[in-house]
Amino acid sequence: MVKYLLQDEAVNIDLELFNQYKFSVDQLMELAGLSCATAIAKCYQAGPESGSVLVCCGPGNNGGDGLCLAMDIPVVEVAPTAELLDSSYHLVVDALFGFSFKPPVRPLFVPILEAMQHTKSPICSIDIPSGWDVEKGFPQSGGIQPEMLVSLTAPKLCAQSFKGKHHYLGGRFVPPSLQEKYNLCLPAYPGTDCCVKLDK
Ligand SMILES: NC(=O)C1=CN([C@@H]2O[C@H](COP(=O)(O)OP(=O)(O)OC[C@H]3O[C@@H](n4cnc5c(N)ncnc54)[C@H](O)[C@@H]3O)[C@@H](O)[C@H]2O)[C@H](O)CC1
Ligand SMILES: [K+]
Repeated sequence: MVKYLLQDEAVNIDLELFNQYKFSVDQLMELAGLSCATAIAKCYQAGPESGSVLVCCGPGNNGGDGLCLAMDIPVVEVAPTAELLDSSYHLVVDALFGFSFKPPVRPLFVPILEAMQHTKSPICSIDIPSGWDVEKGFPQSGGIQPEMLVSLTAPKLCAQSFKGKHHYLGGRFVPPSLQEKYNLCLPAYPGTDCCVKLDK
């Protein structure tokens, strides 16, 4: 069975990828972003008729994964309300916070998280549903409920409380020796795919 990582393990694996295996941050981010875009395209129709996608990017590398998806894509300067998300976006990509998030959410990010909490548009979270504790999962005070989660490298403990429709694993860049060291038990990626659907 695939292993669910503690916050410290996720941080340490990340450090080893950089220090031991000499990946650069932009290499990993581009690969992570490609995995996320590919998984999203498998689950949600792309094309002008299907509506717009809003990618919400935070201040860390999780936000960087979101920015990888931007190719001449307009930037929205003001955080949208839940009503605007409902009316203008058929999918919201949550790239606000990843495995370094420590609750509680700082005030600057409360409005966008509240909008995401109340929108009827589906949300796809990258690596961690933003605002969730990386290990404990859904916050007692309420939080977003993504329809899709793309875990990167290996799922984190909070993914055990994910109740959405689609759970994918992406980031096919973990060397076998690192997988063994942390007993990751990752599923096989099909063929040359950069993401794999995880069982419920
Ligand atoms: N090895 C991998 O698996 C890779 C993962 N990637 C992605 O990177 C993130 C982890 O990135 P990191 O920069 O360490 O952390 P975050 O994105 O979570 O952002 C930290 C950022 O957020 C601020 N912050 C923390 N807590 C709060 C709070 N309560 N309120 C407001 N702001 C907060 C903090 O100050 C920092 O500025 C991982 O999840 C993957 O998505 C890489 O892309 C590739 C390799
Ligand atoms: K996220």
